[in-house]
Amino acid sequence: MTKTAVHFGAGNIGRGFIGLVLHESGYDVVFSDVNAELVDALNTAGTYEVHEVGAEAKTHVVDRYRAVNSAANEADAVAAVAEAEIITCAVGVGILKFIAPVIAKGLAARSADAPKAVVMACENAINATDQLREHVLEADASVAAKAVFANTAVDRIIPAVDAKGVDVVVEDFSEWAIERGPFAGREPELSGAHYVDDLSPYIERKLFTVNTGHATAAYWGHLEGERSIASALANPKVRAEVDAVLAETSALLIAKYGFSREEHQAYVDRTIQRFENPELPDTPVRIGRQPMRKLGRHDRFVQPAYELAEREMSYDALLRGISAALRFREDSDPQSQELFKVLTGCTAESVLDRVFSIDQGDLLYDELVKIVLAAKKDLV
Ligand SMILES: NC(=O)c1ccc[n+]([C@@H]2O[C@H](COP(=O)([O-])OP(=O)(O)OC[C@H]3O[C@@H](n4cnc5c(N)ncnc54)[C@H](O)[C@@H]3O)[C@@H](O)[C@H]2O)c1
Ligand SMILES: O=P(O)(O)OC[C@@H](O)[C@@H](O)[C@H](O)[C@H](O)CO
Repeated sequence: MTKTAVHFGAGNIGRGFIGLVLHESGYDVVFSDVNAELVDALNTAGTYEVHEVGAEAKTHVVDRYRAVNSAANEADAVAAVAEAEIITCAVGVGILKFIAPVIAKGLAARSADAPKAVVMACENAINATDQLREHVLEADASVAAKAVFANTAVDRIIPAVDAKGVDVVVEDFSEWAIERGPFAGREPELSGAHYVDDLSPYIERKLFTVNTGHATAAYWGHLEGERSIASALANPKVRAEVDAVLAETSALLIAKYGFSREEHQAYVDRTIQRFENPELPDTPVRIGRQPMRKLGRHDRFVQPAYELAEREMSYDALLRGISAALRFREDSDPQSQELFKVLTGCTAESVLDRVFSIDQGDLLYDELVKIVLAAKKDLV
């Protein structure tokens, strides 16, 4: 019998990882996106290729998919959700609220005796599926019993590729960890994904190593004029900042989760090797994208700095990373423009509220005010 999955967001990770895993696990995939050109290109192509680069390089061909435009034809996406066994997304955490009503309508349209659908958000954020679930239930609380919602941690570096093409270039490494609990023993078999009892160590290790290290390389690399992440890592000044930031997050993760030093160091070393992959055409502009999201209270800089401060451990390199992020000026990135406007047009107190969501009296407040004032001075 045909198994189907709907994946929202046919972008880099959607095509290069989640769509590929679903395809290789025997699902017919419906990609739902709002980019009409991409939807048309996917439907016209009928197949696309995922090119892995690195030591284990190989090419995968994905077929048995179709794409729908959920902006122009929402009903197509709703109908696909109503029939699907699995619903995933990789749209960006800020977009979850926009796809949630479509998912809610699709779940509402499922027949009462259909097995529960599995819903999993694959975004770079802690417990993104919980956020999606809240938005879905805000749209229609009655669908709660029609789906199993499971948090996940996804890891595969996938640079942006030629906007006109549908093929993707990906690194040969990948990890998809999914929390087991919500499935009550009925987790679907997904080749290339693994189930874990407690997702927190996996998502935090990933976010505060891969994404904190990546963002540090991007923001310092961008200031140094580096055009690729691999060249940023080869720049001694950038490399020193990446090493320093990862020493801090490593200390936190080891203290918090009890990873052995050797095991964690191996994870860090492999992460650096992944950043250094010369065949991966990745840039500080992609990695630094949406700096205001990345400076959020629970994201890759402030959350670990906050937890280190609570433990009275060092977080100086994280603060330096924050100051580099505040100086990320990139014409192609609307959030970088907005950040500039906020920094130049608002008081430091207002920046703390609008960018970091940190109130007066909170840990880090005074230090962040100083960093913001210094950035304001530099930018005017
Ligand atoms: N690229 C990576 O290396 C990588 C790795 C792990 C996780 N992620 C995470 O995956 C998510 C997507 O990242 P990406 O690199 O694939 O970005 P991307 O920009 O390539 O893809 C996002 C896609 O979502 C689509 N989209 C936007 N609004 C939508 C809507 N309302 N409905 C349906 N589709 C919509 C966009 O048109 C785009 O095609 C982010 O949360 C990112 O942090 C990315
Ligand atoms: O996707 P973002 O914007 O949260 O972060 C940029 C990169 O660090 C990220 O996409 C990584 O490539 C990815 O998280 C690796 O698994």
